[in-house]
Amino acid sequence: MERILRFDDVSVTRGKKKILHHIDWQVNQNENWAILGLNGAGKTTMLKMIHGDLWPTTGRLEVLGGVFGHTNIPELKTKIGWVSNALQDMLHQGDLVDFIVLSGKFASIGIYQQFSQADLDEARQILIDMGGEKLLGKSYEVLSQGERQLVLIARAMMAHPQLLILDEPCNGLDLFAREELLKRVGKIAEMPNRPALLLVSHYTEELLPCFNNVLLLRQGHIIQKGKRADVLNEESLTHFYQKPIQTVKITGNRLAVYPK
Ligand SMILES: Nc1ncnc2c1ncn2[C@@H]1O[C@H](COP(=O)(O)OP(=O)(O)OP(=O)(O)O)[C@@H](O)[C@H]1O
Repeated sequence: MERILRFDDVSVTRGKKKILHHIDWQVNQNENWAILGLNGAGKTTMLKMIHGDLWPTTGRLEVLGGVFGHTNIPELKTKIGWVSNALQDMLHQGDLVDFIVLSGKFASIGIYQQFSQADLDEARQILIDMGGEKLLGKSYEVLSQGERQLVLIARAMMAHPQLLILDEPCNGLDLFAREELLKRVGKIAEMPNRPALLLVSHYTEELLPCFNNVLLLRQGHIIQKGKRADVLNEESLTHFYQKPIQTVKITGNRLAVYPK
């Protein structure tokens, strides 16, 4: 079984604040993980580390076979697809959608490298395959939030990533745009050469069944991690949130959670 990433006793301290405490976690190729945690739990910090934007203060981190401190980070980044609101803000808003998708090949903001017509055709085909044909030729700044997220996922897929990180991808989407986007994520999970998926979300109902593993993070500590059924249930989640909750099974084998 090929390993996608592994945290061994990883801690992160910024100034006087310890943000992550002794994280032990492994993701294998056949797994898709969702990370749940309240605001400030340390989710973004974990993702930033995996993406090579931040290093552990102590401990060992291995991502796609490379151990931090001994691996080429820019090269690592080209194997990881990254979708987040922070990335949306960094993109050049006036760029054409076609070129934003293409830039995923180079893990760059904008295009500064030589590319071929075949590269551009591939970028366009990826967006078409994701249901975004009508977005081709449009300027990124005129797109809706749902359309922007679709473009970012297509951009991430352009690099044929081994790992696709989705950091709160449904933020700002209306009910129907959210379902549409989740459907696309579900399709990626079924692709033959699919990347391992890593989703951060505040809402359990966004955890499609393809997210077969779940990690619960509270104040920088892993409270529970493991198989979906063992984690996504009322008992575990009540313990995790430390508040009374009710869970509701919703269509598509998903679970919604509400405060009681
Ligand atoms: N550079 C930094 N210096 C000091 N504290 C930091 C720094 N970066 C993050 N933190 C703190 O670390 C904690 C975890 O932050 P992080 O952004 O990882 O949480 P999160 O789980 O992603 O939260 P959210 O759901 O709100 O996005 C927060 O309390 C945050 O204020």
